[in-house]
Amino acid sequence: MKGQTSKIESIYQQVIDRNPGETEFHQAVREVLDSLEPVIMKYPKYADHRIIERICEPERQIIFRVPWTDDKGNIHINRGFRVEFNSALGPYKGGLRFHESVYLGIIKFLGFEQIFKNALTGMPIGGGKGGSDFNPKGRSDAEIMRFCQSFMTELYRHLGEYTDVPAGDIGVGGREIGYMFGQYKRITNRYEAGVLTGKGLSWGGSLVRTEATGYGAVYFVNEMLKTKKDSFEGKTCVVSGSGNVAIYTVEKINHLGGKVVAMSDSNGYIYDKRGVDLSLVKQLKEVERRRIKDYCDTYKGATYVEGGNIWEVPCQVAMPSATQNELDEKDAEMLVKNGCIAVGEGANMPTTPEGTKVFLNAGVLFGPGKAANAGGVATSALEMQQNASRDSWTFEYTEKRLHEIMIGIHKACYEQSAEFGQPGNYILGANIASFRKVADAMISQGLI
Ligand SMILES: NC(=O)C1=CN([C@@H]2O[C@H](COP(=O)(O)OP(=O)(O)OC[C@H]3O[C@@H](n4cnc5c(N)ncnc54)[C@H](OP(=O)(O)O)[C@@H]3O)[C@@H](O)[C@H]2O)C=CC1
Ligand SMILES: N=C(CCC(=O)O)C(=O)O
Repeated sequence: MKGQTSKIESIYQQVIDRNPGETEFHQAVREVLDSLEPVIMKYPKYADHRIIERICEPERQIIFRVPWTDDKGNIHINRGFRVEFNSALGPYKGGLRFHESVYLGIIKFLGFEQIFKNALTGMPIGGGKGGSDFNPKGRSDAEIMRFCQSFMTELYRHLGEYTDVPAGDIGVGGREIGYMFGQYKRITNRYEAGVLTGKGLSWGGSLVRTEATGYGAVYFVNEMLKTKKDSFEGKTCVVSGSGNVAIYTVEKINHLGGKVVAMSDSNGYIYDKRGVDLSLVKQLKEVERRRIKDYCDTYKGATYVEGGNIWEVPCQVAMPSATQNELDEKDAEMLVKNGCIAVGEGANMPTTPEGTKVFLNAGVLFGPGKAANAGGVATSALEMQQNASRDSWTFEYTEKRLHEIMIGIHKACYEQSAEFGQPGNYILGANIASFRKVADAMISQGLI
C-alpha cells in the first residue's frame, strides 16, 4: 500500500508542478486521487497503463482572444477557453462559464470534474468545459449577442455533434446558447442541432433541460435519504444561489414536501421562514434579471442580509448551488451543529475539502457535485439523443428518464463505496465508479 501512496503522491506533485497556480484544478484532482489508492491496489493494470497520469492531462487546451464592442462603440477584449479534457466515452461534453473570475485553472477544474460526472450518467459523453472572463452582468441583450457571436466565431472550428458539445453554466443560459447557435449555423451553413445543448424548445431544445440539474440534485439527495428511511417531507432546507440550478432545486424540494427558507446571490441572502415564494424568485431572476434582495420589496416579513453567509441559517438539508468553495469548514460545523443531516452539491465543487471532512465525520449524508448535479449534463445527452433522431419527447417521459439516471448514479456510487469498505461514502463511490469506467475505455483505445 505504501508504494501506491507514494506513487499517487508523486503524480499529484507532477500535476501541481505542470499546472502552477491553478489551485481549483489541483483541488479537483486531489479529491479524485485520494479515492484511487485501493483501486490501483486491486487493479494494477491502471498503474501499468499510467492511467492516472494520463487522465490528469487534458487532451487539448484552447485559449483565444474575444474582441467585441459595447453599445457606446467602445472596444473590449476578453479571453476565451475550451478545455477538451477526455473523449474516452464520447464527444467532449460540458458547459461554458461566463464570469469575471474565469481563468484556465477554473476551466480545468470544471473539465476534470466533468469527465467523471459524465461517466456516471452512463451516457456516451466525454468531459470538457469552456468559457470566458467576460462578465455579462448589466450588459444589454445586444452586447451579450455581440460577445457570443465573437466568442463562437473563434470556437466553432473546434465544435461538432461528434466532437465537442458545449452547454450552459454560470452566466450562460438559453439566451447565450441561442446567440452562439445562430452564429455557429451562419458560419458552417449547417443546422447541426446536436452541437449545443440547452437550446430553445421550438428549435431543438429538450423539455426538462432547464429544470434538470436542480431536479436531479434533489432526486440524488432523496435517494440518500431513502437509505435512512427518510425523505424531504417536512424538511427545512437552504439552497444557495438563485440561478438556474438553485431555482429548480427549490422547485423539486417543494414538489417532495420540503420547505426552502433561504436563497442567495453574490450580494447576500434572503430568509423567509414561511418558505421562499419561488414564482417571485423566477420573475426577479429569470425575467427581470434583478438582485435577490428585491424579494423583500414584496414580502415585508422576509429579511435580506447584505453580504451575509447563508450557511448560518439552520436547516436539515443544505443544497449549495452557487459556486466553488462557497461552503467551508466553519460553515459545515455550523450546519452540523444546527441539525443538518444531508448535503447535495448542485454547484461544482462548492464544499472545501475541510468542509467535506466535517460532514463525513459527522455522518451527514453528502452527495458530491459530480454525482448529485449530473442531471443537467445527463439531460443534455438526452437532448442530443432527441436531436440525433429528429424527435422531441414529452416532459413526463424525459423527467422519468432523468429520474432513472439519478437513481442509477446513486446505486453505482453506493455499490462502489460498499465494495471498497466505506458504504455511504459517496465521494469515494462516485470517484471509483467513474474512474474505472473511463480508465477501462482508455486502456481499450490504446496509448493516445
Ligand atoms: N447550468 C448547469 O447545467 C449546471 C451548473 N452547475 C453548476 O451549478 C452552479 C450554478 O450554476 P448555474 O445555476 O447554471 O448559474 P447561474 O449563472 O444561473 O447562477 C449562478 C448563481 O450563483 C451565484 N454566484 C455565482 N458566482 C458566485 C460567487 N462567486 N459568489 C456567490 N454567488 C455566486 C449567482 O449570483 P449572481 O447573480 O449575483 O452572480 C447566481 O445566483 C455552478 O457551480 C455551475 O458550475 C452544475 C451542473 C449543471
Ligand atoms: N454546466 C454543466 C452542464 C454541462 C452540459 O449540459 O453539457 C455541468 O455539468 O457542470
